[in-house]
Amino acid sequence: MGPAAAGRPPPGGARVRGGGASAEACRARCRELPTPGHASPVTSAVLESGLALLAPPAASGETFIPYYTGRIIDILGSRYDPDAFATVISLMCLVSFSSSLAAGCRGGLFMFVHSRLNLRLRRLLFSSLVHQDLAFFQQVKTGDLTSRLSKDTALMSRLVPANANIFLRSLVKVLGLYSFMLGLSWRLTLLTLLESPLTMAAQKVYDARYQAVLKAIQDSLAYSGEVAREAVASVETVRSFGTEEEEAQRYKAALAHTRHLKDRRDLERALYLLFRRLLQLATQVLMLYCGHQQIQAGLMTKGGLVSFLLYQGEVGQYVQTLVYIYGDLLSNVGAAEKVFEYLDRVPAVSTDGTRAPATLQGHVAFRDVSFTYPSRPDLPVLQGVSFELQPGAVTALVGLNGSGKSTCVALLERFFEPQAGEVLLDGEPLRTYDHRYLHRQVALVGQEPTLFSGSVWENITYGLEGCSKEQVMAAAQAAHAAKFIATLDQGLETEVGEKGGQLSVGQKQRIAIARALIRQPSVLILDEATSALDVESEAAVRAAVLSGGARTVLVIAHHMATVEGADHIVVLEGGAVAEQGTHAELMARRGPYYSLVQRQLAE
Ligand SMILES: Nc1ncnc2c1ncn2[C@@H]1O[C@H](COP(=O)(O)OP(=O)(O)OP(=O)(O)O)[C@@H](O)[C@H]1O
Repeated sequence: MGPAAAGRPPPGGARVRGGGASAEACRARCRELPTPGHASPVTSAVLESGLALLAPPAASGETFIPYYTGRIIDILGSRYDPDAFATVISLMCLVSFSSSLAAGCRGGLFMFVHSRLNLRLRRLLFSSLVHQDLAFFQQVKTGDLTSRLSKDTALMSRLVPANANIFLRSLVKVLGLYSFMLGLSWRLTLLTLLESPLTMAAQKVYDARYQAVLKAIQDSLAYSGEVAREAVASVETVRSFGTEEEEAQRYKAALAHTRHLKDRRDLERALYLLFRRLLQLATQVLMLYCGHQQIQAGLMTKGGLVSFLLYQGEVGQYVQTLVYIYGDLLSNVGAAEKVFEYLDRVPAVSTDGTRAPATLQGHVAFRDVSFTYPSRPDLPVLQGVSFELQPGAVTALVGLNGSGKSTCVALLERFFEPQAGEVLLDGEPLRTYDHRYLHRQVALVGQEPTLFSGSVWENITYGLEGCSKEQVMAAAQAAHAAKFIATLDQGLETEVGEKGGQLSVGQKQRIAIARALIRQPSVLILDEATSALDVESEAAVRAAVLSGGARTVLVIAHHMATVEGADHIVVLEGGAVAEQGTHAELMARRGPYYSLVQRQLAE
């Protein structure tokens, strides 16, 4: 029975990657909550229409306030009419109340839409990222990716609803304010229009500069994040080379660069705002002068001028806002572009195969495979490589450092696609197999096994559900890990720490081997997987794992004892197959393999 089929819950209750009671509580809460961002189209439509419907009443109500203010001044300035005064005050209160209510609801809805959009974007982006091919991760820095995932998605999700919200509100306001102003004095209204082109020109210049500096700040933040992450992740190397001070200086320099850019951004903003204020002031002075003349000529009341000035102050703000939204769109377009680029990126290695046969023999064939890494296209790593892995047999891949052994493994794991030739599994190209099926059938234990924070149990059953304790223990036994697991405080429940940092390298390797074995793969790849094991453990793992049975095994090892015992040996030299055969055949041939063995014996 396969692990997935076993329905027994694991002992010790639910397990958490990340460890600890708080992580457990967090996971429990996550299970209870609906998956973020799964708003139905109907819900989204209702939310968006709510935003659209609430914007006009909220904004248009506010446009009446200056009008009523002017009316009150006129009433107070002429013969006092208590009825007219009470009517105007009541109307003003009614309009204020309803517009505040609509504005409050609109603001609340906006926050709601914003947070949903943010979660949805992050979920989609992360999903797109984890499906990318390995070449992508080798070319793009981690800091860059995490910055896109946190800052840029936040920017984007703010951008869309915020702009829709502000744009609608500003548009309604501008139209409402201008119609009141035209009603009060068309001459003064024409005068106010002089201000807008100048403001727009200044805004255009400012926006272009702002966009450039914002992009530089984003890059600079991503870089400083990368510097910190790199130093923390490689703290052992930093410590052993005594380069703490250099790392601290590197981070300081990165922060200083960001601060310099932010200072520039703030200074330019201050200058721009100063220019705008001066322009507003000049227009207001002109307006007062012309208004005074209109009152003298009897074309306007005093209250009318006050209303007009209030309108003019407001309309300027809203025209600015409309222009600003355009600028904001432009300035955030860089962030959005990157997010969309990652969202739309189609992985170079496709995962849309469908083949998932009920039984698999585990016959692997490399047919004339040539390959270069995308990051170094000028350096051919494999050239016309052909060899086979027979079902149930152990094949050893040997060669000097850099001869291409791990690259063959990477191709068999479909981390990359060869530029020429094919890798076949049971006679069919690897790309035609279903992604999950393939990785269940072809299991890899790499040179530097990566564990996740969480318990030993979680690490062994990684990616599987419903494994029984017997299965986990059997895998641990075969990987010669059961003994040391039993000595841990909480056995299988023991937390291994971030990247398995609380375990020794040999222990990590054994857990990684157990993780591969529990899948009962048809093809097992061990790439220097036992390099850190002591003699006793290695012999035990070799006996359990390399005995093969029904399983095809590909092993890469510098230890000749492991290689000698293999059924077939393939020798790689400079990315090509130099020779292949059994240990005895190759030794008798006295070729490259013989030299390798002699060299090792001499060491
Ligand atoms: N991600 C990569 N990007 C670019 N070049 C790479 C990458 N990985 C490996 N190479 C290059 O490909 C060549 C073969 O490397 P590979 O790791 O396959 O050798 P190997 O035989 O497994 O070596 P070792 O015994 O040291 O593990 C080397 O020249 C190496 O520099």
